[in-house]
Amino acid sequence: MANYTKRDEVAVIELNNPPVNALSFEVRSGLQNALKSAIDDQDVKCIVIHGKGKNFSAGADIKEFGAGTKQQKPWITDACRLADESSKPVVAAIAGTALGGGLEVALFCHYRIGTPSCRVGFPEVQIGILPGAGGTQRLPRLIGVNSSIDMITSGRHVMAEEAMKLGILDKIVTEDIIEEGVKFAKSVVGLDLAHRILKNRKIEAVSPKVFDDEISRVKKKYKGYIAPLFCLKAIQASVQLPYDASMEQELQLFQHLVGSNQAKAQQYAFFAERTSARWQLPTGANSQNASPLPVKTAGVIGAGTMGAGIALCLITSGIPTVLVEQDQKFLEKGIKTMEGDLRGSVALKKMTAEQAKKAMLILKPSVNFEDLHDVDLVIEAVYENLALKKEIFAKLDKICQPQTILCTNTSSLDIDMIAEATKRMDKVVGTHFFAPAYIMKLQENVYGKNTSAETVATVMALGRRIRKVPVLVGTCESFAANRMLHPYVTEALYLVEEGASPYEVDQVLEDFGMPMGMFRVSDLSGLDIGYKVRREAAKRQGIDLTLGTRFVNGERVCLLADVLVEKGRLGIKSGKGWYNYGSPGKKEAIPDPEVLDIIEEHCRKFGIKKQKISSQEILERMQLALINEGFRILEEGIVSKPEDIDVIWIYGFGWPKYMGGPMFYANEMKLKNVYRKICDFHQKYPFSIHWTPSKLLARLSETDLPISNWTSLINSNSKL
Ligand SMILES: CC/C=C\CC(=O)SCCNC(=O)CCNC(=O)[C@H](O)C(C)(C)COP(=O)(O)OP(=O)(O)OC[C@H]1O[C@@H](n2cnc3c(N)ncnc32)[C@H](O)[C@@H]1OP(=O)(O)O
Repeated sequence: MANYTKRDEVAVIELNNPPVNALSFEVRSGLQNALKSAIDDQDVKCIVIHGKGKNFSAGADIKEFGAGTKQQKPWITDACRLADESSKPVVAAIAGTALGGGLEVALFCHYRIGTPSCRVGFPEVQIGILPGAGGTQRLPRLIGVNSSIDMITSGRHVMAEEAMKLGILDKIVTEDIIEEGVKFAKSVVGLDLAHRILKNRKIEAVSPKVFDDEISRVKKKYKGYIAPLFCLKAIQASVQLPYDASMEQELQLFQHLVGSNQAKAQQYAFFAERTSARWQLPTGANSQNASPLPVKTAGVIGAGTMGAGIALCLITSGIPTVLVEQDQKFLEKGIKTMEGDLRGSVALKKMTAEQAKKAMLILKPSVNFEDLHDVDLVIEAVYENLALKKEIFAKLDKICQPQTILCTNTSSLDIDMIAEATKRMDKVVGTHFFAPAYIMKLQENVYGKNTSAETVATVMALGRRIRKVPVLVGTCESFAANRMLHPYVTEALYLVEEGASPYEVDQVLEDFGMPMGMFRVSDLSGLDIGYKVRREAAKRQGIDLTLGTRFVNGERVCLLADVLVEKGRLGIKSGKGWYNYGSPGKKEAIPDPEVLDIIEEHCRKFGIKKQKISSQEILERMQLALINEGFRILEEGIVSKPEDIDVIWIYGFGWPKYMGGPMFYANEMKLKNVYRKICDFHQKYPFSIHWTPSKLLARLSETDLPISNWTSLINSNSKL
């Protein structure tokens, strides 16, 4: 849909497809017809295109790419060719975002103006495709090859000011975009348009070495992703071929990508993130019927790595924050960490030095709990100790206003037990951040049995505001994210006992696309942490855990990591763990023959026969163990939809988006195959409880329905 109106001699075309004016078939046809009418109308002297509502356009309608649906003609290029050919100036008047096909429409216009808050970009790589409506051909003609490579392969959004500097915008105007568009269009009537038509512009000569270097850079930076490489090929075509031939080349590359498995997975991930934001509680309350409370100010307790990182997320999102530590020395250390992280962001051009300075100005460091008296929300981030957390919550309950929401950054403790220390159990909620909190995007929000819908709505809204991806989960041992890690880690250890080396396991996972193998991650976190957790849990159960323990409650255990800890190999912090790092704190992980000897010795001691384990078996056992746990989490209602699990793995543990997430991966494998393999492993490894097949998986595997149908099936059949 595109509305066509006239203001004096100016034709005003409004892209109208709320909420983001995606360029669906109807919008493309509407735009084509409106342009025809404007060009044919003798009274019209110039044309303005703008978007209804907050955005110019978020680009092509991504839903049209799905399920093999072919985009119906007219394509964006068909609709916009008329602008290229028009003797009347066409102006794109951009408010909000002009992304992907939206920016391509604007690049067919002779002029582009934008509001100070507008953003432009080609985010197609993030959904596994490339700008397929001339973007890779026209942008280099406008801003040069190097800047185009940066924008198109990163998919980043460019703010108005930068867009102006690059030459994408001709003018930054006030927020009254239609008025400004009309005024600007009138001002350019009669000017020569020849040099404004991008397809006619000469493209700078670029040496092939630029592209060779870029291919190496992109392969390293976006390891495993094919779309950025295709973007480079398309941009290279713009340099090497005449316009029409390179447009044809762009189309072919686009069509190859749009049908690829990676595009399917990345587009699934795009919608999964949005589906996951639509939360619901077992009471029926949900994101549609609950409203968040305003969070104008916040507090964080604990200036350690997590607390400092969380405080940084808040202040860089403009939320004045009180950071409380009990000890001045720890507080100062936390602030230094924050300042260092901000310097890093400035160096990486993620923010300006001015923005970093502004953020620190709204931080109030304090050693006095009373300073939390007036904040709207507090996030406690002290170390994992139930008694300590309860003490803090009891104190907060007395100090804070009755409406203040109290959040705990626990990764494992019972939310209800923490809430019991207060008289506001409805306002207590878990907000589990992932280390490093300033970088990792997942925010696992955990509701307790008394947490109100309003409280959930508030922390879900806060998550989006501080640029996290919030997911809502119920309370259970380790919550959803870390609970799924358990079988994954356990299976890795079993594989090592049975014959795979830690380095082979890590290689298989990294080849799959995980940013780091399981053993490198363990070294990074510190092997002593798991050691302590295991001993405390055993103590609670009255179990005497020693390096000789092989079974606990009938379940096989492998304490190889504990053997390393007792030899002083704690991971990166001690310079040695599963890998050798040379010295403490160094990051380069070098396989260590000493570790292989330790493993040999361990296996000899327990009479474990080692065998060759294939890469395929390593991958299947690790992925299927966590997938089975994912189905159990769904079955128990800890999460309400499979998308929640995929979002958790993508943003919490770096599961490659081009593989969609573990539930999507299972869907692609076909559930009947997943179920059969899990049953086989269960038979082969009866002492590993994580191989007991999920009942939900068993039931879903009989239906052969795709992932998009699982949620309604689960909801419609309470027996599942
Ligand atoms: C020949 C091919 C030519 C070109 C290729 C393309 O153009 S591909 C599309 C490239 N564009 C994008 O990837 C942009 C995707 N959208 C966004 O990044 C954000 O939605 C945006 C525009 C920054 C707005 O963000 P905001 O947080 O305000 O809203 P939200 O993301 O929740 O989106 C609101 C609803 O709109 C749906 N949606 C957004 N973009 C598209 C799209 N391009 N196609 C279809 N649907 C889109 C989104 O899913 C939300 O829907 P909902 O049902 O409410 O969850």
